[in-house]
Amino acid sequence: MKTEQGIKIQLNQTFPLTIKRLGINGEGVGYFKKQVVFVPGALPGEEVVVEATKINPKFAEAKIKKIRIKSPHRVQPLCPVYDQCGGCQLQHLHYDQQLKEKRDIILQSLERHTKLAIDKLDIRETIGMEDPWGYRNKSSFQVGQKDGKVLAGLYGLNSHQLIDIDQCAVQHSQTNEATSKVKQILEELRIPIYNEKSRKGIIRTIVTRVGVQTGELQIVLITSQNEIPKMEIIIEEIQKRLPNVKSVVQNINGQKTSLIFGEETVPLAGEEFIQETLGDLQFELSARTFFQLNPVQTIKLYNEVKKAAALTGNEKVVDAYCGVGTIGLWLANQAAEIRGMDVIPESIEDAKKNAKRHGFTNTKYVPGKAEEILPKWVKKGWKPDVVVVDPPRTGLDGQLLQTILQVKPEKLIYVSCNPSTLAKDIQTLSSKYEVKYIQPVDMFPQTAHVECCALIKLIK
Ligand SMILES: C[S@@+](CC[C@H](N)C(=O)[O-])C[C@H]1O[C@@H](n2cnc3c(N)ncnc32)[C@H](O)[C@@H]1O
Repeated sequence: MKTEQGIKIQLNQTFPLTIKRLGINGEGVGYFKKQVVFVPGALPGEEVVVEATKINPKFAEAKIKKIRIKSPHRVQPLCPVYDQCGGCQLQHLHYDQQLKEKRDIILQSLERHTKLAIDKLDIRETIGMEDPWGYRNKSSFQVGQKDGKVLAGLYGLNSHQLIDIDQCAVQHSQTNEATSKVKQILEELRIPIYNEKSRKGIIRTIVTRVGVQTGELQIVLITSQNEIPKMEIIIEEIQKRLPNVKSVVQNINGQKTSLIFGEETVPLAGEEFIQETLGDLQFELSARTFFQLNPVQTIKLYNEVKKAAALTGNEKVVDAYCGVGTIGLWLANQAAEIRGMDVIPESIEDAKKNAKRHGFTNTKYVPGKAEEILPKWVKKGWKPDVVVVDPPRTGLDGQLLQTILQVKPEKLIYVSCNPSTLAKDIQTLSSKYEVKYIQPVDMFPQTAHVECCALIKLIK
């Protein structure tokens, strides 16, 4: 195949490669006669022999055939299904080096998507975890069936084969235990499992969430239809085998979709939510609401937001993409006013409750899109001094960026889970804003995900 540079790489061709860096998805990146080659599982500094598995117009993908020179940072992955499951991408890299590579991924993104002088930017060392395992407070495992056995796990890397995961190394032990026991119950009671192809069967996904500080557990059964056969027995067995369960909920998703949750949620037993504590704050979490997956690191991340905001008590602050209001409430006793918005109405209800239970009277939460709500507030004469944004991976909407450029708040604190969109948004803002520093915080050890808190200030 002829590429832009006129380089030919054939499918299945075998060739040697030096790995130069890690790509944004954790793959090794090398250059074969100037053509970019992505190699999952390869590490910077390694000399490998690879076989081309996919040819794209601008790059090739390849798999490792042989490692000729190993990285000194290569380690044995802990998880027995690491090679098959797509959940983690960096278990084979020593944790200290993972932290360095994550910082490097931010640098690469800024280099690619901005015109900034990268060497002059203050990109700080990644804040890591003391124990980078068992940190995830929530699991969403697809359910399947093979030879009468119920499976629950994730779809394999580049395949649609369900990998049965019993003890996920990055999941909190209570979520592992809960998934495994619910799976057992479904198997024993022969509850029909949903089949994606035939679109028959009922149980699609088991979602578990634990309040790491409170020990409270929520189980969500995602089903293709309203009726669940033997529902009372299922609930009884869940409560018997998992005494920490505070909430059992059903969510109905009859659509042919990759989205996990459907619109309708039905309480089955106990409360509709569980409680979780972060620092001095308590939160009620309902099934569909977003809550950071790594509570230990969330405290460090939110403290970074607090440090960057450096509030004096007089500022009007926007908590855009607020979820259940966590970041705003972290700042509320140092601000004149906090206003937050989120597209999930349940999150806004939870945010209001969370503000009320802590006695905050300087908060306001509105359901809807950040890009639509902020312009409305501004139109009514309300101008923020500090805007905190914590968008999904897609980054900030163009309309929100334009509003920020027009309204010119002094400070923008950008919490990002995607360095590419962060870099693109920084470039869009660069006519009026400058990056003071970027602080990476490792929210997802063993994976290639990179989270950071950027302090971006209005240029005077
Ligand atoms: C990364 S989460 C951050 C939540 C929260 N700041 C936290 O730390 O828990 C992103 C949130 O943005 C919300 N969201 C997605 N698109 C949105 C939009 N256009 N406007 C407002 N909220 C949005 C999602 O529902 C989700 O709660």
